[in-house]
Amino acid sequence: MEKKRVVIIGLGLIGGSIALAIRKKHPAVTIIGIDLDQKQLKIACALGIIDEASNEIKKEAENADLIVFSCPVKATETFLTQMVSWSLKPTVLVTDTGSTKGSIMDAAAGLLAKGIHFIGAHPMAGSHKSGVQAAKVDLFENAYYLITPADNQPDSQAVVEEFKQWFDGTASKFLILSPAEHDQITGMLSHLPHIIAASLVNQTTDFSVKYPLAKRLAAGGFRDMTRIASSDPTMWTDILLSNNQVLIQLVTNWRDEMSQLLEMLESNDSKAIYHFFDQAKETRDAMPIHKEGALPAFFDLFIDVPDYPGVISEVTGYLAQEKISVINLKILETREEINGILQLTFQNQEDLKQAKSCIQKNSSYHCYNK
Ligand SMILES: NC(=O)C1=CN([C@@H]2O[C@H](COP(=O)(O)OP(=O)(O)OC[C@H]3O[C@@H](n4cnc5c(N)ncnc54)[C@H](O)[C@@H]3O)[C@@H](O)[C@H]2O)C=CC1
Ligand SMILES: O=C(O)C(=O)Cc1ccc(O)cc1
Repeated sequence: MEKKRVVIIGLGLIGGSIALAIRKKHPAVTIIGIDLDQKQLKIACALGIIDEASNEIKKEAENADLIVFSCPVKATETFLTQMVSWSLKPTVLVTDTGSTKGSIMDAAAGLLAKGIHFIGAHPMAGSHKSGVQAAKVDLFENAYYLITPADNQPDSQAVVEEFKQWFDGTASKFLILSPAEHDQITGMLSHLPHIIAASLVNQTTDFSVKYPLAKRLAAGGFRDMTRIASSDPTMWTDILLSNNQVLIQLVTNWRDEMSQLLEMLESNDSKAIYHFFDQAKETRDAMPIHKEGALPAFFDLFIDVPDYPGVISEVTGYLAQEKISVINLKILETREEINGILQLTFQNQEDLKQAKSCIQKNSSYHCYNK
C-alpha cells in the first residue's frame, strides 16, 4: 500500500512539533515540509522531523492525505482561498494551527463548499520561542487542542474522529467550540495579555535610556509578565488583524479599567485601590491555573559558573558524556561581575533532572531550577 502523505506548511515551533506528534502514532507516513525559510527546512530534515522538503505547495497539496497549515494566520487564509482551484484528493483532510478561528473558517468556506474536509484547529500550547529547532514531541501533552469543525460539513462527526486519529500523538485534550466563542476566549486569555506585555516592554524603551540601571533590575514581576513579549512579531500582527473586532472591545475595556485606576490614584482613594487588588487576587486564586501554567514550559536549569572562557564547554562536556541533550543555551547577565549564570534548556523534566545531578556530580557549581 502506498504511504500516506502529510504536508506541513510553515515548519516552525508548532509545525515541527505537530510533525513529531504525527510521526509518533503514524510512523509509516511520509512527512513533507514547506516553508518560505529554507533554513527551517534544512534543520527539520537534519533533525529527522520531516522526510522531504519542498517548494511546490500546489503539487504537494494535490498528492496529500493530510494538510496542516502552521504558518502565520494571514498566510493560511491566502492559501485556503487559493486552494479552491486546486485538484485536491477528495479524501484529504485539511487543518490549521492558527491562533484565531473566525477568519480562518471564513477563508475555508470555498473548500468546504467543494466538499473538502476542513477542521479549524488551535493547539493551546506553545512558547515565545519560534523556529523548528524549538519543536518537541510533547509540546501539546495535556494541553487543550481547540477545534472548530464547520457546522455545514456533512459527516461532521466522522471528520472530527478522523482529525482525532491523526492528532492522537499530541496527547492533548480535544475540545470543540464555535469559531466566535474561540476568538472571544483566546482574545481575553491570550491575545490581550500579549498586547499588554508588549506595551509594558515598549514603555521601558525610553525609560531605560534615562535610567540605564532599570534593565539590569528587571526581574520578578516584570519578567513574569513580559516573557511573551519576545514572541514573533509577524505571527502576532496576523493574530491582531484577524481578531480585530474582539480585540477592539477588549482593549477598550482595558483602557476603561486603567482610566478608573488613574482616578483612584489621583484621588488617593485607598479603599478603591485595595478593592482593585483584592478582587484580582480572589479571581486569580480561584483560577484552575497549575503551577507550571496552562501552557507547558520549557525546562530551564540555571548554573552559577565562574567567569572563565572554557566554562561552557566544560559544562556541556559533562552532559554530552551522559548523552543528555540541551535544546538551548544562554549566558545571563553576570551577577556583580563575579559569576555568570548559564541557562540550559531541556526538552522535558527528566532531562533536566538528569542534567542537574550530572553537573552536581562533576562540579561544585550551584545549579537550580524554578
Ligand atoms: N507560538 C505559539 O506558541 C503558538 C502558535 N500558534 C499558531 O501556529 C502558527 C505557527 O506558529 P509558530 O510555529 O509559533 O511560528 P514560527 O515562526 O515558529 O513558524 C512559522 C513558520 O511559518 C513560515 N512561513 C511564514 N509564511 C509562510 C508562507 N507564506 N509559506 C510557508 N511558510 C511560511 C515561517 O518561515 C516559519 O518558519 C501561527 O499561526 C500561530 O498563530 C498556535 C499555538 C501556539
Ligand atoms: O508562551 C506562551 O505563554 C503562549 O501564550 C504561547 C501561545 C501563543 C499563541 C497561542 O495561540 C497559544 C499559545
